Amino acid sequence: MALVARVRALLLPGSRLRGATLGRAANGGGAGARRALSHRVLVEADPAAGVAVVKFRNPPVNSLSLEMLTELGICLEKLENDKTVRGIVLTADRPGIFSAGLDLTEMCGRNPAHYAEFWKAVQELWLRLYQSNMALGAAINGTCPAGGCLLSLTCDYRILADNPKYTIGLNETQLGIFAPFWFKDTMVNTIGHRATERALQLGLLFTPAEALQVGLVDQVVPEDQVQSTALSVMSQWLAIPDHARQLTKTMMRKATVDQLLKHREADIQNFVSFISRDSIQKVLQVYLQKLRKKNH
Ligand SMILES: CCCCCC/C=C/CC(=O)SCCNC(=O)CCNC(=O)[C@H](O)C(C)(C)COP(=O)(O)OP(=O)(O)OC[C@H]1O[C@@H](n2cnc3c(N)ncnc32)[C@H](O)[C@@H]1OP(=O)(O)O
Repeated sequence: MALVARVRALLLPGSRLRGATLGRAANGGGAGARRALSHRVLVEADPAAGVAVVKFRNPPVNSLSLEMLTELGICLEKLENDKTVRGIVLTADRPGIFSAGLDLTEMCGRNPAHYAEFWKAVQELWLRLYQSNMALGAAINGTCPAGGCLLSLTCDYRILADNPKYTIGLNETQLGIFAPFWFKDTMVNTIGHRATERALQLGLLFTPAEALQVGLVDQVVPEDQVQSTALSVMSQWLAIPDHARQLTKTMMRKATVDQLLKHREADIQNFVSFISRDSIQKVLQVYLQKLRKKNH
């Protein structure tokens, strides 16, 4: 289902998005104005600085479910059309978990049409973020595996909280699945081929010190300074004339984007046939059960 159709579905009676404030809040904005764009994504815009802070709030772990992907996509589209916004900082509404990555329940026990719809939504969000004309920063205030790491890698820079409990990486192989080529390319573009090969094969989750060393993040700062640092770094990016920064960003990312655009349909089919395998379903179920068992 395309983004527009998914939005319509979300707005149907009974949907949790129905009735959410999708525009500017009644207070009309202003510096530091808080705008609730949906249930799962909060936006705090500072028009004077030209920056919006986009906060994930999809408890318990900010997983990227189909609804979360859709709401995030709507939110980003709105911000892209807002002339007062030139930069976005992505972060979690509450410290602890930036995002647990793709929602595993979307990839378990569903039918092929659902897998295709889900994967298309993952592709759409990546394309929107990776091609964004805005300057994007990640204020990583929590643990950041797999799809969570991918989100941060679409940004122009990453600031990670200095907490050894917070790890970051593409750990898919540890689950018995693997990162598709465009996840891999996004990481190669950040830390290089050799470091990516090692990280992906071993499914490494890096501590803050390791992530800094390998170049997965640009700065590690005390936990209470993640957002303020991300905002102050943003002002450096916004000091560059937009057109010059945007042309350079497009030049750097075009080849990677074109690969997915060229193989988009095949990539969906590949995902559907891989994830539908009995053996893959089994490993994902076991992984999910292990996560759930901790709590029961
Ligand atoms: C052709 C290519 C095919 C493959 C491509 C597929 C690519 C996939 C990329 C991905 O993103 S896969 C997801 C990978 N994510 C993870 O491995 C993280 C898993 N989660 C955790 O490690 C932990 O939950 C945490 C994030 C460290 C948080 O730990 P905490 O102790 O705070 O919370 P939990 O008790 O573990 O979890 C609470 C609750 O949430 C459920 N949950 C956790 N992660 C997910 C998830 N990714 N999707 C869905 N649900 C998740 C967990 O089961 C718990 O549920 P309940 O017990 O409350 O029912």
